[in-house]
Amino acid sequence: MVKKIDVKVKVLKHAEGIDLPAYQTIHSSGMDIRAAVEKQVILKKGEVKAIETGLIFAIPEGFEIQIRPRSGLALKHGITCLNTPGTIDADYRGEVKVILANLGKEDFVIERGMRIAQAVLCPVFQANLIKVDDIDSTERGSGGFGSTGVK
Ligand SMILES: O=c1ccn([C@H]2C[C@H](O)[C@@H](COP(=O)(O)OP(=O)(O)OP(=O)(O)O)O2)c(=O)[nH]1
Ligand SMILES: [Mg+2]
Repeated sequence: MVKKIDVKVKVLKHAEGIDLPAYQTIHSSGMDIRAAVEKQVILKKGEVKAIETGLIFAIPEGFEIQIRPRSGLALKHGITCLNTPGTIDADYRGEVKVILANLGKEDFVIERGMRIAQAVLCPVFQANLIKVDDIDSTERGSGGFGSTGVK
């Protein structure tokens, strides 16, 4: 059973008539979110644009929403969220925008109401930093960035 958490959403005027974000299957992680552009917007190849969603969320404390790309758009058209996963903070009360980048070979047309990304509700833990003089040693140590090899 998927646990449901109430999230309030306000729909701005320019998004009226566009479907609310929705889970496409019963166990989907993300709700697909739609572009609230006027008619259509062209995202030229190599271009980055913040696309309006017309949505303001009031996310409960202790949660965030991550804005993630859709794999179909990425694979077929090279369309991704530049800052993936985008972070929507629980205390943000502005319009959610999706920062789309066109890494494909062609210009891409974003139509009004198109499902451009997905929003995933996630729990948040904040770190309580404890400053120390000595840090414990581990097997990995300072190895990183490919230190374990490929195969
Ligand atoms: O893809 C995104 C990412 C962020 N935001 C909004 C919600 C988020 O709560 C706020 C700040 O995002 P972030 O912390 O990623 O940006 P920043 O550059 O650190 O801005 P700030 O100084 O306002 O935190 O911007 C979006 O609408 N879409
Ligand atoms: Mg920030």
